Amino acid sequence: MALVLEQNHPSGIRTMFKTTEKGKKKAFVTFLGGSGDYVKGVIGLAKGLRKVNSAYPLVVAVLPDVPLEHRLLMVQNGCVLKDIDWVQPPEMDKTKVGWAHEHFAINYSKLRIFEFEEYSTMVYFDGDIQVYGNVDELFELPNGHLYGVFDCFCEWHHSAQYKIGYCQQCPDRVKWPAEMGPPPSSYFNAGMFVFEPSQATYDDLMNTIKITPPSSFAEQDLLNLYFRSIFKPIPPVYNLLLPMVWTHPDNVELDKVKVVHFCANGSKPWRYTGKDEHMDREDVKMLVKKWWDIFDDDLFSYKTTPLELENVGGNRVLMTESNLVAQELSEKEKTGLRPMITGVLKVPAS
Ligand SMILES: O=c1ccn([C@@H]2O[C@H](COP(=O)(O)OP(=O)(O)O[C@H]3O[C@H](CO)[C@H](O)[C@H](O)[C@H]3O)[C@@H](O)[C@H]2O)c(=O)[nH]1
Ligand SMILES: O[C@H]1[C@H](O)[C@@H](O)[C@H](O)[C@@H](O)[C@H]1O
Ligand SMILES: [Mn+2]
Repeated sequence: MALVLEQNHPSGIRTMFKTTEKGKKKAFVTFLGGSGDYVKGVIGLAKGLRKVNSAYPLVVAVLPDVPLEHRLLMVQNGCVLKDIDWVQPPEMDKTKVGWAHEHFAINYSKLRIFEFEEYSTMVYFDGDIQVYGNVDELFELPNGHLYGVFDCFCEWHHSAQYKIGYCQQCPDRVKWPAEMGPPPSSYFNAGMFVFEPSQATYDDLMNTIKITPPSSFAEQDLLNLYFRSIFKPIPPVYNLLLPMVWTHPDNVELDKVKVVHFCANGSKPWRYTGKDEHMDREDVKMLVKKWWDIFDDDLFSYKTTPLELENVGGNRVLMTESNLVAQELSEKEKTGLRPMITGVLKVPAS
């Protein structure tokens, strides 16, 4: 197993080891890009998984523009970082379509997680997701499928579904008119899904991007199209889309929910002001407060020193004392020099 230190990468910490071996490990995985505040979501999620005693680590697929400070914070909270490069979004004619949200263009890079072949099964969570119950059972689902939760169309303002009031969450409310062709096929929300990483699948996804016209929901549309034949729905408790509490209250069992997805406008807990539409609801306030309780609780922070970054081929790769590394890095940052990890040790696993 090669230990590779790419010291010249602009982000400072770069891929520290590479492996081409197919593995048997299992892990949660999330995705982070930019220097903004989504890192708070990732740290909240890491703490949440620890709070519910999950047996599996949280891998974070990080884009090159994630700053060093954020990388250290994630490592200090027990995350396993894996560097990824951008996936170029397809050319979109914005005069005709346009992304549902501008930032959806970067979400094509999320597809890199399919390359993490050292894991046999992964559970993907957006950074704006929190777990309120243990979901380790998702790793035991039979192989050969991609699992996810049905999306809700009630706030897809751009769509044909929205215009006629059709939603797969309550297909009997408005029947799909025959003159509009076959009804839309089942569609999962790509903020959460269970999958089997595979380089071949990733390569094929990249080829599919080239021949598929881009659409509003970016890689979420692509994933739905690509996996339509092996997609299997799982119960909504594994990805409660926040708008569901007002669009389909009858389909929501708040006391049973294990995973909450803060995807509604104004609902990201770390940006929440309560002023946006629906945000003054008591159920929303309760879920946001629960997120903060987890985020603020030191008990769920990772305490191990030195920091364990990854288990690689029977060796543990460790950094020296987290404080030392942090101080040393910030000194180097001040001088404008790109920091290197000077304290990477390779020691036999105990
Ligand atoms: O600046 C950003 C923006 C996004 N993200 C990451 O990308 C994820 C997806 O972004 P949002 O959570 O804001 O997106 P939504 O939940 O509104 O969107 C849904 O549709 C998207 C279509 O691109 C994706 O499929 C996404 O996973 C799915 O939940 C974030 O959670 C976060 O993990 C960042 O790291 N930095
Ligand atoms: O806010 C989210 C989101 O942006 C998703 O991409 C969409 O599929 C959901 O229905 C919506 O609630
Ligand atoms: Mn999200």
